[in-house]
Amino acid sequence: MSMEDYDYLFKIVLIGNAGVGKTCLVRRFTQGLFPPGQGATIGVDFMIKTVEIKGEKVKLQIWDTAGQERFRSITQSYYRSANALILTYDITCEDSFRCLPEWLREIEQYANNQVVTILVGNKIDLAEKREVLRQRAEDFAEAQSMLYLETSAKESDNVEKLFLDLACELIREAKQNKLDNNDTAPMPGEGKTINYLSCCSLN
Ligand SMILES: Nc1nc2c(ncn2[C@@H]2O[C@H](COP(=O)(O)OP(=O)(O)OP(=O)(O)O)[C@@H](O)[C@H]2O)c(=O)[nH]1
Repeated sequence: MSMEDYDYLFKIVLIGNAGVGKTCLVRRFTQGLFPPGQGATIGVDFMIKTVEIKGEKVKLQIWDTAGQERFRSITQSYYRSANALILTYDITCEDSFRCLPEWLREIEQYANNQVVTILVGNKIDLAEKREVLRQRAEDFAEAQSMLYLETSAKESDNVEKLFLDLACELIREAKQNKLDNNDTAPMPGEGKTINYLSCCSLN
């Protein structure tokens, strides 16, 4: 991979119960489509999209994990190197919301402690079937120091915003991290490519 390909490289991992729409969110963002009859993810899927933010190229590696319990031991191994986690639930499915504390325990146990986590309530196009009030989810996210966003992969609501906001936040943190660790900053001429994770794990 050439150093000139991008200014930043971030790894984003989607987690959450089976059927909440993780794969559809990734497909919508990376391919601009809502796949009909999306089957359950087996293990882990991987996609890449490069976006430009304020003139800087940001390469996003997006890992879509299977929500089904039987894949948990495979998916756990992807948490460690994630820069960001998208913890997804389905606003029409109370159960998927009730499982969030369980997912937070997984994050606590397996993710890097600098990971940025965003809580996403998906399927807002199904407003009439809503089971989880927005305020309740917002309060939960705030109590856990998570960002919160509601999306519809189907209608393409907030999907772009989700990934771009996350990328902005990761850039902000990477820059802060560089400022805080002057001695690990790249030498002039080394370019400004930052593998955020390797920055963190050196500290
Ligand atoms: N109405 C509506 N349906 C959605 C939306 N996103 C996903 N779905 C549907 O929800 C079902 C599950 O979507 P997936 O993307 O496969 O869910 P997943 O979280 O990846 O599931 P696993 O791979 O089993 O973990 C599919 O039937 C989708 O068509 C949405 O925004 N609105």
